[in-house]
Amino acid sequence: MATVSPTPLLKDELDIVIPTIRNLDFLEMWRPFFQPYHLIIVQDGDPTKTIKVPEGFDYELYNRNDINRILGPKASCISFKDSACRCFGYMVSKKKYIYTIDDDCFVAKDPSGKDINALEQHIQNLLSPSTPFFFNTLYDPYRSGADFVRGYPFSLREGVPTAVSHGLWLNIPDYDAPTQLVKPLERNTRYVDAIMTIPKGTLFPMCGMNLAFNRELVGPAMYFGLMGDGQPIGRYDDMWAGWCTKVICDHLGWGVKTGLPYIWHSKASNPFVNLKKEYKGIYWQEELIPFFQSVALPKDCTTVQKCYIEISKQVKAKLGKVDDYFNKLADAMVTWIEAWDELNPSGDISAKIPNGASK
Ligand SMILES: O=c1ccn([C@@H]2O[C@H](COP(=O)(O)OP(=O)(O)O[C@H]3O[C@@H](CO)[C@H](O)[C@H]3O)[C@@H](O)[C@H]2O)c(=O)[nH]1
Ligand SMILES: [Mn+2]
Repeated sequence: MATVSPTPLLKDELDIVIPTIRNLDFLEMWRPFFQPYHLIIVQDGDPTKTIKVPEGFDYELYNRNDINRILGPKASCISFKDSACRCFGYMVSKKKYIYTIDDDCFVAKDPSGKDINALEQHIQNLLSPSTPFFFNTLYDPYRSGADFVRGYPFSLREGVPTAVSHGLWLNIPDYDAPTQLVKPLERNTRYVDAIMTIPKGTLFPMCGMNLAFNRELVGPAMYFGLMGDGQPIGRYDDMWAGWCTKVICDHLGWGVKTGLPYIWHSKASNPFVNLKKEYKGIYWQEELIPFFQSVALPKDCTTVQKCYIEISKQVKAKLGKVDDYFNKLADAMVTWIEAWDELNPSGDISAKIPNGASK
């Protein structure tokens, strides 16, 4: 009897978004896991360069000319010459879920030596609930072989929808430039077999290298900001998106998980180039974190778009005095939402805010 391989989970409900400036040979290693899925490739840099995609993948590719053609003047909100451009892929996708991965991230092996299907694990993370309101000390209670521990309130065991699944990296860890400079040879060899919900009210440094999210829930919040060419900052694209998204998830009662799956991050980008990109962010973030910790979203912010516009207003009011960059970023946040709604006219995603979720 011929064995029929099971249809890959969310095969027609998930897009894989890859920002790139190079040929995509790395896909060969991911072929067994990625081939059934549709890819959205966002080509950064010189649009006249041809990006080679291995045979057999179903994809759409957008370069800067395409972004300008599709968004017109609103293309100003999409970064150029920075991996932040990847968020254009989230906007043009029509799928419920997104997985985004860098082109220097490869298939890692678990301690038993088995190839890790990172996409499958992210999908499991997204399809199982999160527990932001009360911390389960035995980690993810919904994994087989685990459960809620004694003292965990039964009224909270249903959990909440998971909006984000944040994966990690073996080999080259996602360190900032100063840490990279101090520890050039450090490699992450520690495989921690855990998935945790990041508690409500706690921010985290979201890395865009190995990230999945429910686009229908938080897509409009996943704007990767104004980075790269012509901007005073870089490598804070995913951080900005993560802070905005976490504040909105806390308000709307959705969960963010971090931990498994791991990918193998193969290339350390140049620490001196990174330092140049990051240095303003390294001192600005000492003001940004208290700002995000203090963001209060009114009860009538019942959709991601309304929350996001409210945050952009508070960015302008409170961070505009830190640097004029934040005035431009606040405006770009509004442009992003306008562009999102133009390309996705299905309207705002309203959330039924569970009691106890909003501040
Ligand atoms: O100008 C550019 C540079 C790169 N890309 C594509 O973006 C990703 C990441 O590039 P790379 O692996 O070289 O850089 P990292 O420092 O490892 O990136 C991580 O740090 C953060 C950057 O904000 C983010 O968390 C990770 O992306 C690759 O796919 C490059 O091809 C680009 O599009 N434009
Ligand atoms: Mn990299």
